[in-house]
Amino acid sequence: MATSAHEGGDAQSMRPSRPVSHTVAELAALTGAESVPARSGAAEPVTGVVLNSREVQPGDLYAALPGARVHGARFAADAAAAGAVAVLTDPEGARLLAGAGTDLPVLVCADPRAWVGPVARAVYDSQPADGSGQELFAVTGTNGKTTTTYFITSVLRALGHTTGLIGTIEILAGDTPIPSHLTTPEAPHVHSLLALMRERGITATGMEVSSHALEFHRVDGVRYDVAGFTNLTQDHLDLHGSMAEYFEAKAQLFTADRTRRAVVVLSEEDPWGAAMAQRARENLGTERVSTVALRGSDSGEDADAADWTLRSLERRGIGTAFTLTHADGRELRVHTGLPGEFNVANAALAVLMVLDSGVPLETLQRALDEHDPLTTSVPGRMQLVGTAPTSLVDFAHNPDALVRVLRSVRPENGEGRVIVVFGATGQRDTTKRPIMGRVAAEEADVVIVTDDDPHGEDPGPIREQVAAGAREAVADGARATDVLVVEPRATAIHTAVRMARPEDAIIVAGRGHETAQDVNGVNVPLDDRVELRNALEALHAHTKEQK
Ligand SMILES: CC(=O)N[C@H]1[C@@H](OP(=O)(O)OP(=O)(O)OC[C@H]2O[C@@H](n3ccc(=O)[nH]c3=O)[C@H](O)[C@@H]2O)O[C@H](CO)[C@@H](O)[C@@H]1O[C@H](C)C(=O)N[C@@H](C)C(=O)N[C@H](CCC(=O)O)C(=O)O
Ligand SMILES: Nc1ncnc2c1ncn2[C@@H]1O[C@H](COP(=O)(O)OP(=O)(O)OP(=O)(O)O)[C@@H](O)[C@H]1O
Repeated sequence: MATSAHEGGDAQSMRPSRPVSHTVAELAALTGAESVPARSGAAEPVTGVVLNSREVQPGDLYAALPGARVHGARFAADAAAAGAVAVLTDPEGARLLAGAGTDLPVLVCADPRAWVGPVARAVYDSQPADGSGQELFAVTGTNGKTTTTYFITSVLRALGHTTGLIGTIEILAGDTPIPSHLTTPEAPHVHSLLALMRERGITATGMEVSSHALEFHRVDGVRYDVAGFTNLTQDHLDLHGSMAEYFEAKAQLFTADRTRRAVVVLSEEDPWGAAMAQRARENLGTERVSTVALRGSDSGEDADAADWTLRSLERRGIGTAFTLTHADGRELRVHTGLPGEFNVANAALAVLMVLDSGVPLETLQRALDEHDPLTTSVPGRMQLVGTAPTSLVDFAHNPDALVRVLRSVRPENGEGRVIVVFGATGQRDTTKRPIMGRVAAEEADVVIVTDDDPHGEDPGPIREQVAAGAREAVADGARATDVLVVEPRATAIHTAVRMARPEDAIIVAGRGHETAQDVNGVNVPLDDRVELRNALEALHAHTKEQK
């Protein structure tokens, strides 16, 4: 999965045309900055906020933050040269700046990263106190954030809203999509985008909130109308260390200063959902939290305890129709056009989040009926590229997602094999590699291990760690009998297609919508959908020739 570092190229397109200016002195008072050792400029108006010196425009405040690689204060001179009017930093940054000869006012806080959001909120007036901003929906969880935000915006559009979107695939804040480099942008971008959206008449926005975003204060100063939780399974342990800490990072979204209400998915397979619902109730009050139970929806503890349960699931086309039933007898009929049982969970969460924002149930039902089915495609998420063999590209890049995707593509009649092509990213959670190999061998018939984004790591050992997990599972009697290691990725995709019979299903997992592989910081063009389509066309041309 490529999450290329932001280079500031799109920053301009995220800014509103009319920021509200605050003076440096006002922002110093807001942050409670320990000192403003300004040699000049305390009365200067601040019209923008940036975290990266390369994005500075005249009138900006540059937040010089300590980083993993370097302290941002090292770039303060560049920021000043580009027209920054003030610097926000920590004591270490202030020390570095003292010797650097910049004469900008410096706001010094113990934890400046935590102030970037509130300062950006003030400067851009991203959520006016009079409530004239858009309705805001946040989705967090290991898997399903992107899909759920697409579902949410579909429902909102069906209700007549002009919608915005902030997430992994793209940012929609008007007619032209803005490329997305992070699941959740940095705080200055989040606030400038919210202001831009308001300026452009967007009335409701769905937004993904990653655990990185919560840990790195990217959504500080934002208040959501409804926050939703999809699930918590293994990923990102390189950042969080343990599942308990990963949970705590996500739980930060479910506090009264961040959201008015919450909707939480409960599943027998994911104990973190019940824990999150409990945490949300403690923080927001029971009446502001709704839950929906997935598995065991007709029986079992979760279902009994949940507000909403799923009933009457029925395959319709490649999607699913189902009914959401409340303990008090209310019902909502939903039809999602996306395949996979997990997309029922995502669609249910989306619909309930919109309901809980205050839309009358009858109005919502009418909108769902008039726009049936709800969302038929999300780029790179269970995206159907060809049939016979059924060929899909998906973004599953952690063990739980891989299991669910492989289960959902298994042909119902039991005929046909499942062939999976996937790899693991370099320089990210290494513990998930053999687990992904194992689950792939348990759920698929043919496992083809290849490269994902190696980033700066040698791809050979990554492939071997994934393959080792798969081979171990095969030795334990897993479903798969073949574990192939094939590189480069395009060749692996062509190999899968050549091996497939018409009744088989091929799933190319892990990179979804992405169009380039990050190899040592270089973007190498590669689109799984294009490769898969090309391979299928070659196969079909060959089959025709032989007839
Ligand atoms: C691991 C991580 O999240 N790192 C974040 C961190 O970077 P860092 O500490 O390494 O920063 P650094 O390179 O040492 O630089 C220090 C400071 O100097 C600044 N700088 C640096 C160079 C320069 O020329 N000018 C300049 O001003 C930087 O903006 C930074 O503020 O602080 C930076 C801003 O302060 C973030 O942009 C950066 O996110 C990077 C880009 C990233 O790729 N993060 C990924 C892992 C991420 O956040 N992913 C999540 C989850 C996705 C998922 O769910 O799968 C996401 O939301 O996308
Ligand atoms: N509710 C779910 N439960 C488990 N797996 C899911 C769920 N929804 C989607 N997936 C799987 O996870 C993959 C990623 O889905 P999606 O992009 O919606 O999630 P995400 O949380 O936004 O991921 P990321 O943060 O990595 O972008 C999908 O391609 C699918 O394989």
